[in-house]
Amino acid sequence: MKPYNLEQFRGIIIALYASYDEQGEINTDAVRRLARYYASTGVKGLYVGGSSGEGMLQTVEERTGILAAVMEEVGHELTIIAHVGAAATRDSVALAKHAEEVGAHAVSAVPAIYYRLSPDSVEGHWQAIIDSTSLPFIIYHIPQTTGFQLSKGLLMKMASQEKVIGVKISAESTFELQQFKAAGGSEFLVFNGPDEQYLAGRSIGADGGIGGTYGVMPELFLKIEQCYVAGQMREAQEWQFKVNELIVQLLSFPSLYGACKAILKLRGYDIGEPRMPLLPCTAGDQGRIEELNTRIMTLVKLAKA
Ligand SMILES: CC(=O)N[C@@H]([C@@H](O)[C@H](O)[C@H](O)CO)[C@@H](O)CC(=O)C(=O)O
Repeated sequence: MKPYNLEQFRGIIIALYASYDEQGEINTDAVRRLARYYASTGVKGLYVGGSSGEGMLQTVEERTGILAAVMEEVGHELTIIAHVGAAATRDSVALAKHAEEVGAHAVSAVPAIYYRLSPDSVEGHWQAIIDSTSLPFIIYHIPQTTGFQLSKGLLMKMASQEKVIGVKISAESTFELQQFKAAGGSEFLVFNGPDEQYLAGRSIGADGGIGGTYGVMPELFLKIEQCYVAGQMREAQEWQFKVNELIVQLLSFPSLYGACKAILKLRGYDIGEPRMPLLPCTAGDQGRIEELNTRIMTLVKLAKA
């Protein structure tokens, strides 16, 4: 039996966007404001420094600064998972140790990036992170960006350790998700990654989801979850379809994160622009951003009615 409270990880976990100031430097005040807003929505937690958090575009020092700000602001209210993935194992270990120091609830990591790594190498990387703290560990499987295809064999080997409590699967195959859930066993958590498939992921075994687009519409994912738990599958499906139309729109901008940041800015959360090479929205996109924000807010009202 895993010696952790797994309940605290089940549900909607927002992959937190990075917050920058006008010069492109980390803006911890904006980090705090955004985290505070999310704490008021009823979500379960935050995933800090992942893809949406642009962790791979930041220094170790910047990443620790963001996590510390999140922990101080909402660490006692929300479950905080610190993504510590990096190109170098020693950086991931430093980030994991810091996450434990500031009281994060778990650490998570992609395979080390850039080099084409063997399964043994990825295992060694993850093991070094796991051994460096007493925190639970969540594997982050996102083969479309890392190029590493996690096998069921390696997953099972990792899952057999007490500290390895789950996998966040951003691959688009819900079959793979179900297979990982079956391989990991009942005590092993599986987090749905593709927001477009939140309901499909839940239906086939996911314990919850970690997603980037949740950040501009947490209420709508909470609605899908609420309908799913109540057994109202038709309604849950209708909400997922509405959300998917919004995601298609979000994906039509120069970058997804640029679009999400532009939307949050309209709502009074100025978290800057994504870091290069990720593209920001342009002045020419503003009209469509405003329209999309209005559509989201209309649906949020409906979901809450
Ligand atoms: C490839 C990718 O970035 N996937 C996202 C999704 O939230 C994704 O943005 C969404 O499904 C829209 O396609 C998440 O799985 C990743 C994530 O939440 C994170 O680490 O920030």
